[in-house]
Amino acid sequence: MSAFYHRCRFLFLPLFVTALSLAIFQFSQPRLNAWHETIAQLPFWLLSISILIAIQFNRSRLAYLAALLQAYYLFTSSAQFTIEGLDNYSEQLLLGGVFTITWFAFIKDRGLLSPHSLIRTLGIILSFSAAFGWQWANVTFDNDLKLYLPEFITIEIRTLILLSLCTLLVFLRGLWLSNLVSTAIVITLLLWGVNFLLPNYLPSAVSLSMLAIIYLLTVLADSYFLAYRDELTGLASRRALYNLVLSLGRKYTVAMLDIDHFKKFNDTYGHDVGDQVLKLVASKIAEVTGGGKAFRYGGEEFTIVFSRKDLSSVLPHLEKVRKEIEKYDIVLRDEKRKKQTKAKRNKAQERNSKRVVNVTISIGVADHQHRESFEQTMKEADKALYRAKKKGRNQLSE
Ligand SMILES: Nc1nc2c(ncn2[C@@H]2O[C@H](COP(=O)(O)OP(=O)(O)OP(=O)(O)O)[C@@H](O)[C@H]2O)c(=O)[nH]1
Repeated sequence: MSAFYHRCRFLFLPLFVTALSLAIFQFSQPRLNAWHETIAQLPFWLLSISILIAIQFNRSRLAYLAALLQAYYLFTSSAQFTIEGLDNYSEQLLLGGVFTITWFAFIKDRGLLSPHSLIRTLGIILSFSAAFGWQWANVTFDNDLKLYLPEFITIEIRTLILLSLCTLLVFLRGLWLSNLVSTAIVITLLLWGVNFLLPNYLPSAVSLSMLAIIYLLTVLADSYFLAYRDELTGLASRRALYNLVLSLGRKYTVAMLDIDHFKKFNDTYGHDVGDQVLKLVASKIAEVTGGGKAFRYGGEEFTIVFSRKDLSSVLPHLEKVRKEIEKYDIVLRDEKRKKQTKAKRNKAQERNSKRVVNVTISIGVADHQHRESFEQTMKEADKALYRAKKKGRNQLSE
C-alpha cells in the first residue's frame, strides 16, 4: 500500500466523512428539533459505552478523552453551572482541552492500571492549569505586550495564534502517523474548537455524540486491522484468508508463492534484513493484477486468491508478479542509520549504495474443482509449488 493511499484511507477519508456528516446534520437540523430531548441524552450513553470499549481494547487515550468529554457535558448540561459558572471560563476550557488533546497526540496508549495513569492525570491537570495561566498572563500583561507587538495583535488574536499552532501540530502528527487513533484525536480537536468558537453551528450534544461514535468505530476498526492484517508486511493475514473463503463461490483459483532460498538469505544477511525483504516482496505481491487478493500465509509464504477466475486467465498475472520480483533491485536500508552522525552516515551511504539484493519466488497454482474444499485446492496449489521448486525455482507451475 503506497504511503499516499494509506494516508487517504486512514486520515483524509475519516476527515471527509466527518465533514460530510456535519454538513448532513446542518441540512437536516430543522427536522431533528423534534428529537431534541433524545439527542440531549445521547452523549451520556454513547460516551459511557466508548469509555468501556476503549478500556477493554487498551485505547487509553480515547478512554481519557471520552471521560473528559463526559465530565464536560455533565457540567455544561447542568443549568447551575452553565449560567453562572463555566460560561465565564469558556476560553480556559477551550484552551485546556486543546492543550490536553495536543499532548495526547504525541504520547502512546498505555494500560489504564499502570503508573502512566498518574502521569496522564497530572498532565491533564497541568494542561488546564496552563490554560488558566495563559489567560491570566495574556490579560494582565496586555499593556506591556502592546509595547512590543503590532496593534492588531489583541488578546484574542494571541489566543487564536496559540490555538492554530496546536492545531497545526496535531494535524502534522496525524499526517505523520496516519493511523485511526491519531485521526480520531485530530477530529476531537476540530470538533472541540467548533464547539467553543462556533457554538451555534452544532449543539454540543451532537458533536460529543459524533465523537463517541468516532471513538467506537476507531476501536472496532483498529481491532479488525489487528486481527486481519499481518503486522510485518501490512498484507491481509491468514485469518483474513479463511474469512474470504466463506464468501467464495464455486469458481476460483488459488496460488501459493514462496521466496526461494530464503533460509540462505537470512543466514547471509541476518533476520532484520530478511524482514525488510519480506516487506518489499509483499508490497510487490500486493500489486497483483487481474483481481487477485494477496495474503501472507505465514513465514515467507504468500497466497493469492482469484475469485471467479479460472486457471488460464490468472496465469499471465502471476507470471507478471514473478517477473516483477525477479527484476526488482531491493535496496537495503541501514537499520543503525538513525543513530549515526552525519559523517558516519555519509560513509555508510557509500557502502550501502552497493547493498542491492535480488530474490526470486516460486509459484504453484490450482483452480477449484467440483466438490473440492478450499483446503484441497490449496493443497493442489502447494503441490504445484513443490514442482516449481523442483524444476529449479523462479518458476510458475500448475
Ligand atoms: N526474516 C524472516 N525470516 C523468516 C520469517 N518467516 C520465516 N522466515 C525464514 O524463512 C526461511 C524458510 O526456509 P525454508 O522453508 O527452509 O525454505 P527456503 O530456504 O526458502 O528454501 P526453498 O523454499 O526450498 O527455496 C527460514 O529460515 C525462516 O526462518 C520472517 O518473518 N522473517
